[in-house]
Amino acid sequence: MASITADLATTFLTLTARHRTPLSRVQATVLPFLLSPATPQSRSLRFTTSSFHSRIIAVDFSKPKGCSRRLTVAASASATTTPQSEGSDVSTKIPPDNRVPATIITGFLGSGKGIVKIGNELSPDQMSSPLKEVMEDTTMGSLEHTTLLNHILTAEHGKRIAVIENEFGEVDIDGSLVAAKTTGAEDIVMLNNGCLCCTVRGDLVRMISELVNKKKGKFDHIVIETTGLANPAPIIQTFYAEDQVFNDVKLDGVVTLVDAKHAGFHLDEVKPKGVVNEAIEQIAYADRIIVNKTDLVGESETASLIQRIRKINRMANLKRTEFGKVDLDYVLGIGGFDLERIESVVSAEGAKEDHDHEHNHNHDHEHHDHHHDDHSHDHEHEHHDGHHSHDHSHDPGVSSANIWLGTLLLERSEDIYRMKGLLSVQGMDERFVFQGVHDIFQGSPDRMWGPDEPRMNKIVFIGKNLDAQELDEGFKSCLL
Ligand SMILES: Nc1nc2c(ncn2[C@@H]2O[C@H](COP(=O)(O)OP(=O)(O)OP(=O)(O)O)[C@@H](O)[C@H]2O)c(=O)[nH]1
Repeated sequence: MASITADLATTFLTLTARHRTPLSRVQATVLPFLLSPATPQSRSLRFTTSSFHSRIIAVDFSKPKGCSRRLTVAASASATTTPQSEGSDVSTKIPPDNRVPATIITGFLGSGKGIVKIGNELSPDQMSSPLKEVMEDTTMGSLEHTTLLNHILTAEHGKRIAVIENEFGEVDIDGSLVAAKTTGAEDIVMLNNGCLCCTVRGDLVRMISELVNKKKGKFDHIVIETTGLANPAPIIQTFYAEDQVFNDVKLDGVVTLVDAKHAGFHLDEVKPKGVVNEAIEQIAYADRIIVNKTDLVGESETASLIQRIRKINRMANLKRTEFGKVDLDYVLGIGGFDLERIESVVSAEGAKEDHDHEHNHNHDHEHHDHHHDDHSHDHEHEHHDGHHSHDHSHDPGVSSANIWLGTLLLERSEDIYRMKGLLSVQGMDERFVFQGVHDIFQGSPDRMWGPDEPRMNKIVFIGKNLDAQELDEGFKSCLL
């Protein structure tokens, strides 16, 4: 961990380095990177909160309001690099990333992630009872009535997919074998002696390393299906905290299925002190949300569920489905953790529901309601279109932005579930993009600002107990 800390400590600072920085140094970081010593809490991969007021805050920093105070916080950095002066030139680029992409599919129990039920390969007497039960529960053998994972495995997308499926012990694995055989998936591996987010994280690391070492070149994508009760955070963090994984595999995105019929009940559930509500967590971490099983509910029920989901996560794209039928592009290759695609997320267009279907008019309405709601009621969500140009002299300097972000994550990483941002850093010709998951931070310059492109600063936060105004003020305090 100590060596990671050193790397961490340099990440934002190395923006100013002119040489090409190795991938592992540029892209993996666990905050805090500036202030030491780190509190145990800030390093914790898990968190336990009783009062859950999850919400999104989108803060657009494009219009500084006369704030030019320079932060003079002394950084007792554990950094190994020499701190750079504000406004120095930067030419570092994100190195090409050839790691295998991995997608986490999550969603509460029974949301339709992936019991494998493909064709009639097994006769009922060959099935174990749990599998039989599920088969009986649906339309036997029908490819039409399937699940997201089956859909991914059987659709024509030309990708060779390795699947890691996490089920609790007693669940039958025959179904997976059927899927592997039927679909030609390179590998389906079961992790069935615990939950990925807690007891079998080590297994996940080993499994991924084994896949990569033994089967390199034989698959193009890894899909990880979590148990229905998994908290995605520790699984996400595995991709950054474990060198073995990080060097070969990049997290592509988190896809969350939401059961249109039962989700409301799970979202309402009040958990005992210190226990998280997994249904909320799964939505909060998502890059893509699939509201599944819409055949079981009416339009108004779906609409109000979507409104609710939007209060938890406005950043993710959202689609409604029956039996997990979505375009594969929607779930694979989405770049949810890809720095080069951050802009599409932080732009106002980033979080939207697919409108290309029959209920178009209603969706539009919901979306706008959501905006108004946020503005008029709780003032927690500040969202602007973010395309205003502004005076460059108000861009953050690299050191002050570093200090602000470092301090913010040091103090608030437990509450910041995800964040994505685009910064116009003083003296930097490239846009600086970053994303974070709790105390994991990943940032880098990407393409150059266009000659006529308005430079802007914009950060989207998802978390709990976040105050948009406080964040806004914090950021402005580090503007030059
Ligand atoms: N009516 C209906 N049933 C669905 C839909 N999608 C999935 N199902 C059924 O819902 C049941 C649960 O689906 P699963 O794929 O097992 O759900 P899961 O998310 O993997 O559940 P866990 O393994 O418990 O986490 C199965 O019987 C599916 O066939 C849908 O859109 N509509």
